[in-house]
Amino acid sequence: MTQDELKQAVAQAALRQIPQDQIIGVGTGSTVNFFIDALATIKHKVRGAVSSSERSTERLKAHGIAVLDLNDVDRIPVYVDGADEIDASGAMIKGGGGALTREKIIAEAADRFVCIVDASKLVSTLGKFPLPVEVVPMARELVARRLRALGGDPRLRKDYLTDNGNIILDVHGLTISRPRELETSINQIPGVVTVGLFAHRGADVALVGTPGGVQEHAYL
Ligand SMILES: O=C[C@H](O)[C@H](O)[C@H](O)COP(=O)(O)O
Repeated sequence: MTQDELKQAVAQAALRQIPQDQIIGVGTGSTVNFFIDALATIKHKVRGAVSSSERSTERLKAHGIAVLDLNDVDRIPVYVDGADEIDASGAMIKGGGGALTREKIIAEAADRFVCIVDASKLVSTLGKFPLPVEVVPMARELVARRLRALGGDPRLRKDYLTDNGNIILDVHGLTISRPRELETSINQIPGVVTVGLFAHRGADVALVGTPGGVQEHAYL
């Protein structure tokens, strides 16, 4: 199976996690694109979606799925999103596609985080994938210095601004043995909008695409 076929399989499997007549949280990325296409086949069963990026919003609307403002929504029973890496506790690195801030907001608002990944995203220790950090532009060098002090090698994502008008520093060279602690430390740096470590609010369940079928991993 190709990687795209594995992504498609988990996207399809995620439909079983979608409750009837509710608002669904929708992430961003190539795996989520397959999920949005799958969601379109049951769109009459959902009330609409809260979206984590302009790209996902566009795709949802193209399928005729209503996109709501988070401020107008009381409850999101399920948030479906991909990840760049996920460890055995359900902690993740996210933001390879730059949507980390809105993703973290919706993940926090949702009752349940369903992570959809192919098996290449499973890791024992997070950090091989460069950790994205969204930063207010004027704080770039200050934040970069603090990230170096934490042992990382931050590199500016070239020619890129987030949907919120900020820059991203991709931090290479980290071995993240304590994801919660590192998430807290990076959050403390003035100028950091969001760190792409999702450890305090990790996944509740991961659907993992493998050549042998979709595996379900539940986390405490
Ligand atoms: O900003 C992007 C998101 O965090 C994605 O969930 C992550 O990058 C994984 O994307 P993909 O499904 O394309 O591998």
